[in-house]
Amino acid sequence: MNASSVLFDSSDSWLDHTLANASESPAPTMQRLPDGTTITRPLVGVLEVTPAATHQNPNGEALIVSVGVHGNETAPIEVLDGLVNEILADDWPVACPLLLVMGNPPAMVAGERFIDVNMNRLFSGAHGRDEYRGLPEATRASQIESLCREFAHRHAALALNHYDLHTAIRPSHREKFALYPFVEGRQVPERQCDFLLEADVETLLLQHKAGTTFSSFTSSELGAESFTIELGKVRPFGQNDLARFAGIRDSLRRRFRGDPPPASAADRRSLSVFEVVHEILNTGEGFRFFIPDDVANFTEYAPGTLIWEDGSRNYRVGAVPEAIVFPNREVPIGQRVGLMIREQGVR
Ligand SMILES: O=C(O)CCC(=O)N[C@@H](CCC(=O)O)C(=O)O
Ligand SMILES: [Zn+2]
Repeated sequence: MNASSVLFDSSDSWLDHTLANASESPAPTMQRLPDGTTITRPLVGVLEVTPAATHQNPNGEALIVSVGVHGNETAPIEVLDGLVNEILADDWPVACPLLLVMGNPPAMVAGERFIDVNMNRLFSGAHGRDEYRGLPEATRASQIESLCREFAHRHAALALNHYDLHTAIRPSHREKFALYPFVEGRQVPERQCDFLLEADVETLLLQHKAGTTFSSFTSSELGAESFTIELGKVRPFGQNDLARFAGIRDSLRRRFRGDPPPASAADRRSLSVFEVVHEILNTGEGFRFFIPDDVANFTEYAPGTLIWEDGSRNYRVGAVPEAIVFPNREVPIGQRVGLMIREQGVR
């Protein structure tokens, strides 16, 4: 690695460089900022920021922030790129180690959710399954896992947190919501609830089993406090109203700087908590899904409503109303068609 090189041409941003080199493997490179912070680019679309040893890390944490695991979910990519511009311009010092990931650069260029296979089903080793062998998304998921493991190992003394930022395909009755991956026996820490509220995320959905998403990998295998965060609706690059994403931008900047939480972050607001009661899977031949294609996330269904059936099984809403999130019948056999959820209460 060449310590005197710069990460990208001065006219380029991290996003420009990632899009221009999406399917290339430019050599790893590193840049040192005037305050001693180093930024390395081990892979295209991945930056590791290491504050100078003399810097304080008052929150005692290391942060992974990922965007673009789905290539058409552009607003979080633009938000994180903006924060990286601020770091490179030396606008403020970084206090904690950061691993910043643009997940799927070729899909970002294509403006598609994915090219061959949904990358957010390939973590926790799923990238190694025979069916995915040789696919670029599987290779990329494996590389990202390795970088996360190394990052976690290097900063084992710090609290590891991961925020995987997305936008949703459909409208939502709750615009912003977070998913908390399932890990046996754990509870969401209060300070994470406060952070979500600080980021204008007022709804939390508790997963009921571990999966092969990026955030499930960092939770289950690296012991991170991780969340997938849905921040609004999918739009192409340049068509996002970034004012709607100010909450996540400002709260992440605050964490990167190592500032304390704002005193007012969580007061007067509460987090609505939902739990997953049923995961709808495409069971294959004969599978019929009765939720319309264009239904908004968090649309509620009355007890007894038939949600799906195949030749031998079906699912009806239980004794209290349930809502749907992520309805999508266009998924391969065995994959998630949607989640049925139920409100638990507020925190
Ligand atoms: O809007 C949709 O249908 C999908 C939005 C999206 O990409 N959601 C994530 C959620 C990941 C999780 O369950 O933690 C995904 O489906 O990968
Ligand atoms: Zn997504």
